[in-house]
Amino acid sequence: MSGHHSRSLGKGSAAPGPVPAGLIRLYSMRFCPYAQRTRLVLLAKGVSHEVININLKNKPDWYFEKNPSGLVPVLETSKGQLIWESPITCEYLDEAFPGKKLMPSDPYERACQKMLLEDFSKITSLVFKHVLAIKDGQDTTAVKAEIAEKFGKLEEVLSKRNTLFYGGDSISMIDYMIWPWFERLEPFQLKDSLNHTPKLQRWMEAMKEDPAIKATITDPQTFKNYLQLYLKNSPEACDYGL
Ligand SMILES: N[C@@H](CCC(=O)N[C@@H](CSCC(=O)c1ccc([N+](=O)[O-])cc1)C(=O)NCC(=O)O)C(=O)O
Repeated sequence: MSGHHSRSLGKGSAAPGPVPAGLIRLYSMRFCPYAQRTRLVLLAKGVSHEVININLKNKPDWYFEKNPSGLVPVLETSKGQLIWESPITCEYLDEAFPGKKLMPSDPYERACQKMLLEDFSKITSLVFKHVLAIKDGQDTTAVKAEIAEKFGKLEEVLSKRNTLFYGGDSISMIDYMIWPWFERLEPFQLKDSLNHTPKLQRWMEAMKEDPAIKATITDPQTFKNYLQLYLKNSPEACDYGL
């Protein structure tokens, strides 16, 4: 299980060969929150895998044969099957591999996780909007208020369920799906959006104890430095710190 921290492949690099039997391959980028979802599920389930990082600011031509949209994450199996879109990669791993099931077996509970995830996509776009507003020196008051309002809704979910995690008292798929954005609140200057959500804060502390979370955590300063390069479209962004 290597490669999470390897240098990325960029334009002109040779395409990797077929995936060895007994392994699954993830095309990733070290700082991507979507690819982190898939990395978390691979680690949580103990799936034997390799990681190939892609230079998203200088993509190899062959990468579009793996995913026509050119986005990470993508999974590739030893049969040459390709799977993209982070929630789909995670559900695939949960279904295709043995070990702890991260999705609940109850159909209503599964629906709840999917509804929460759908709603969470609004938060990811607001977070990105906030990042861009800071970069452009714009006033962030309105977008910050919108984010705090959404976090208030997430707080209510925990209050109503009265559980530590979003799917119950142990970690499940939805927790891993939303975590990457919480890890980035500090470097994205959004930490104070959690001031009025004590249950969400408690959830974050509990998440930090999980071995898969621990294995993928990045310090805030590294994220900040990466983000600066990424927003300048620097081809060095994806390999920052290596
Ligand atoms: N639905 C897809 C979305 C996947 C996606 O968009 N991936 C980005 C990589 S993530 C880019 C990134 O590092 C970043 C930086 C800052 C922020 N933010 O400020 O919020 C968010 C993400 C990408 O490949 N991009 C390649 C490309 O755009 O060509 C899924 O669920 O799989």
